Formats: sequence, C-alpha cells, structure tokens
Amino acid sequence: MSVQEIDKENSKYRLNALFFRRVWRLYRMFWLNKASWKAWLVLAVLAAAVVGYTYSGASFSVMTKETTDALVAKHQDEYIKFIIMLTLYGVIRSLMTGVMPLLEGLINIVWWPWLSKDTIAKLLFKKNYYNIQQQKKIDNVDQRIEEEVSPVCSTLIEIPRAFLASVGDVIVQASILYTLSPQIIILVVGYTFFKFFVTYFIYRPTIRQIFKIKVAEGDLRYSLMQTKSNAEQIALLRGEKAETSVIYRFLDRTINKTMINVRYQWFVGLSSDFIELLWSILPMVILVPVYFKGQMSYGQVMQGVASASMMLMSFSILTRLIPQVIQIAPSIDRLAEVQESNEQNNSGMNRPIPCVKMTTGNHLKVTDLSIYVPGTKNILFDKLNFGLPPEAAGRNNIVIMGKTGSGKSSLFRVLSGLWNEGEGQVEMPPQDHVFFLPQKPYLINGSLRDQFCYPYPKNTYSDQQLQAVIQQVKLSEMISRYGSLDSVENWRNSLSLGEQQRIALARVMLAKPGYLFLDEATSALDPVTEDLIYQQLVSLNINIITIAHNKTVMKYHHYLLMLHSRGEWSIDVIPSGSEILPSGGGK
Ligand SMILES: Nc1ncnc2c1ncn2[C@@H]1O[C@H](COP(=O)(O)OP(=O)(O)OP(=O)(O)O)[C@@H](O)[C@H]1O
Repeated sequence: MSVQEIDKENSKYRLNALFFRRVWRLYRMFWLNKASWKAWLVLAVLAAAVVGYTYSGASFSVMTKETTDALVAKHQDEYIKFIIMLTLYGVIRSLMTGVMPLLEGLINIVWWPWLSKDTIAKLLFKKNYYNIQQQKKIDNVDQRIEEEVSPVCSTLIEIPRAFLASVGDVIVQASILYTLSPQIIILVVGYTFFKFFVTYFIYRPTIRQIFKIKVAEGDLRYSLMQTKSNAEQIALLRGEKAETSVIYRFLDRTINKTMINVRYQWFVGLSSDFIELLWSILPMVILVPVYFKGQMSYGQVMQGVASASMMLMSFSILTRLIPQVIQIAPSIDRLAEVQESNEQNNSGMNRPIPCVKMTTGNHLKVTDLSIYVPGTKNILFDKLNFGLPPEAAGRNNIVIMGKTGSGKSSLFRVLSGLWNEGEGQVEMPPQDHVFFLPQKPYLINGSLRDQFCYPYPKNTYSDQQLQAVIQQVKLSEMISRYGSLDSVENWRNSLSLGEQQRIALARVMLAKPGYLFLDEATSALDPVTEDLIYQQLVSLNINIITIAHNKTVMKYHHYLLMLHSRGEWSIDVIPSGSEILPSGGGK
C-alpha cells in the first residue's frame, strides 16, 4: 500500500474501538498462552515493586512532615531519626523506580520473541505470505515484523504498569492531601484533566504522521533491497541513474514525512513546557495563605507541597502515557493488520467469489476450469478439462504450449492452490506427491547441501544419495569447485542459471514425486543436457506436465495442451505418444 492510498484510510489514525480491540488481542494472545509462564513470574515481582513504590511514596510524604516539624521545633534527636527514615524511603522509592523498567525488560525478552515467532509461523502457514503480496493491501510485512514487535511489546508492558503505579500513588497522596487541604486536590485533579485533554489533542495528529513515516521508511528500505538483490542486472543494464532516482524519490518522501513530524514536535514541546510552568507556582498559592492564618504548621506546608508534587508526578506519568500510546498506535495497527490477514487467510475469508473448488485425491483432474487474471474479468481459459490418473504415470505426460501471456504459468498457479479466482473443480494428489519447478529456481541462504535438499531439511538425504543425483544432473564438477556440499556462498549470484536449474531438477530426482510440474524449468540448459535430464525424469516413471516454448521437449510427452487466445484451448495427441487421454477442445 502506498502513502497516497493510506491517506484515504482515516480510521487508521484514531484511538477507536478497533484499536483497543487490537490491543486486547495482543494481550490475550500472549498472556493466556502457556508460553507466558516465565513472564507471569516476573509480573508478580513487578506487582510487588509497584506496591513498594506506592508505599514508599506515602511514607516519604509523612516523613517530610515529621522531619520539617522536628527541624522547626529544634528537636535534634527526632530530626535525625526522621531524616534517616526519610532517606530510607527515598532510596526505596528510587530503587523501585529503577527496578520496574528492568523487570519490564525481562518480560519483553519473553514476549517479543514469542510474538515474532507466532506471527512468522502464521505468515508462512497456508501460503499467507503469498496472498498478502498478491492482495497488495499490506505494505512491507518484513519491516512490520522486524521493527514493530519489540517496541509494541515493551510499551504494552510499560503502559499498564505505569498506569497502576500512578493510580496507586495518586490515591495514597490524595488521601494525605485531603487531611491538609481539600482545595489542593481539586487543583491537582483540575490541572491534570486540563493537561490530559490538551496533551491528547496536541498529540493526536502525530498518529497519522508516524504511520506515514513508517510506510515511507519501509518503501525506502525495499528500494534499497531491490538494488542489493538485483545487483548484476542493474550493473549490466547500467541502471545506476534510474536506481538512484527511484531511491532518492523514496528518500525525499521519507524526509518530507519526517520533517512534518519534527516541526510538529517542536510545537508539542513548547506547549508541554508552558503547561508544566503553570504547576510550579500553584500549590504554594493555595497552602501559604493557610499557613499565614496559623491553621497549618510549616511542616504541613512542606508535606503538602511534597505530596502535591508526587501526586502530580504520578498524574504526569498518566498524561505522558498519551504521547506514548499515540507513538506506538501506528505500530500496533501495522502489526495487527498482519495478524488479521493471517487469521482471515486461515479461516478462508480471503477467498474470492466465485472460486475454484480444490480437493485432494489420488488423481490430477481438472473439470470445467475457468480462470480469470486476479482482480479482473480477463479470462485465461474457459471450461478446461483434462486428467492424469496415477496408474498412467510415465505414459500420459502433457506439454503445455501457447503464446506468451496465454496463461500457462497461471494454470500451474491454480493447480498449486495459489490462485483460485474462477470456477470449476480441481482434484490434486496430496501435496507431498507433487513437485512444481518454476523457470527461475529458488535458492535458500545456506550451504549447497541445503540447496539440494530444499524444501526439506538438510539432513533428509545421505551423502551417497546426494552424490548419485549430483552425477545424474552433471554437477560433480561444480561441487568440487566449491570444495564440499557444506560450502556456503551467495548462490544466487555465483551459480549460472543452468546450474541453478540443475540443482532444482536434482531436488525432483531426490524427492521422486508422483506428479512433476515443470514451468520452463530446463530453459537455460543446452539441448544435450536437457535431453539427458528428461531421460532421467522419464525413467522415474512419474507424471510429467511441462510448460515449454521449445518443441524439442515434445518427444518426452504424449499430449499437447495448447492455450489459445480468449480462453480457447485444445488437447491433441503427440504422434509418438502411446495411450490417448480424453481429448477434445474447449470453447
Ligand atoms: N500476480 C499477477 N497478478 C495479476 N496478473 C498477473 C499476475 N501474474 C500474471 N498475471 C497476468 O496473467 C496473464 C497470464 O500470465 P502467465 O504468467 O500465466 O502467462 P504465461 O502464458 O505463462 O506467459 P509466459 O509464456 O510469458 O511465461 C498475463 O496477462 C499476466 O500479465
């Protein structure tokens, strides 16, 4: 989603019911989960620290009165006793103030890794990462998980703790103040409400500002990553100028959005300083006249000032929560959007209507399948029918051809369950009997062994199994060049496309699936190697469905599925093929 698009979604910039529901869900997910037991233990210690903080605050206030009265009355012994106690309570309160963030940090260390793992696991479940990218509703998921989770967790711990400590403190200090001067309580409460609302209204626009900064930063990071991932193509095309201008555009946008916020923060700081200034004179204005009338000791005046400032300090913590909540609100919303998308995906709510009915059986069977380009009414193929029973393995291979853009890869996307916008039925064999190979192989960060075993863990196959397959795909020389199967490199940059395709084909030979879908997966191989590899694949006695532009691979297939324009298609027997599929044309 671009900055322009999010401008339209005003509900994102409010602390509304949706926002509080999202906060509640974040709490519920973790604190009602078994994994949070360590955090519960630390929370119990934190609760004790909050009680200690409040109790020491109350005692400090009482000792302020006793010390001052002893000083005025020149009772030296009492003064020394009270000043020691005053210091002790002061030390306890400072200790508690220091210990609370430490305990919060400990809870955060348990919470944020849990939340990150939970979000990543759900993102990678049922191909949600793919659906999010397709739907284009959520920008920069990687940034949301990497940057938002830790600050969100730490703020969600700090806010209730600060709230409870402040409310406890306010109640205790208010009851002390009540015995001295009820007016000062009204003053503190009135002042706090005033400060609370002014702060809220001053800070409110920053939710929108921060949200926009985050989107702009994510886009900037993505454009920098593009340069990193496509360094060779950019260098070959001499695309440095174009890249620079794109990166600068995102950088300028980030700077603009940040400057708006910086200017606004200056206004926020000035307003807050002015409000604070008011308080420095108000308690004295109320208490000193009572002292002059002789209705209050000097110690009580000092106690009143101390209690009023502690009470105000606690109230200030409450008002300071507003900017904190506002600062973190965009992060909470951004994280919640990922979680909501995960949940919608898992519950099937994201499915388009009408959609293709997918079932799992032992066949590959396509019945009356009509597919549209996602989000459009452009039909790719209309009422397509074909089938491949497992017992026909090796005897009914299909090659799919058609001009570019006719929907060949889209058919694979539908069969693999990635796309389902359309009508008709698809029966597919169980997932572990099926292997899809795209034209551009995917290489994971890791060793050569990781590449061959992918998508399974690196210890899935023995060295003998790996070596046998490496010989079959003619990669032994490449392995010796890198020393061993455990060498680690940036394989995407250091292997040729042909080598990468052969690694992908080796994965198939290791996995021995019942059904193999090749989307121009041998396009970078020379004809001799391509022939050799097809012979190996055919000898595996599996069902092969190939997308190809190159007619040389036709001899390994028995049927030709041709995709024509405007949804039309036809299936024909390839002369050298053996048995005949239910043939016929569509539309
Ligand atoms: N992710 C996508 N979102 C929207 N439209 C898409 C997407 N991927 C492909 N298309 C569109 O769907 C149509 C069919 O694309 P597809 O990749 O299936 O073509 P193809 O026959 O495999 O082409 P080629 O031979 O060039 O690989 C094209 O018009 C393409 O622009």
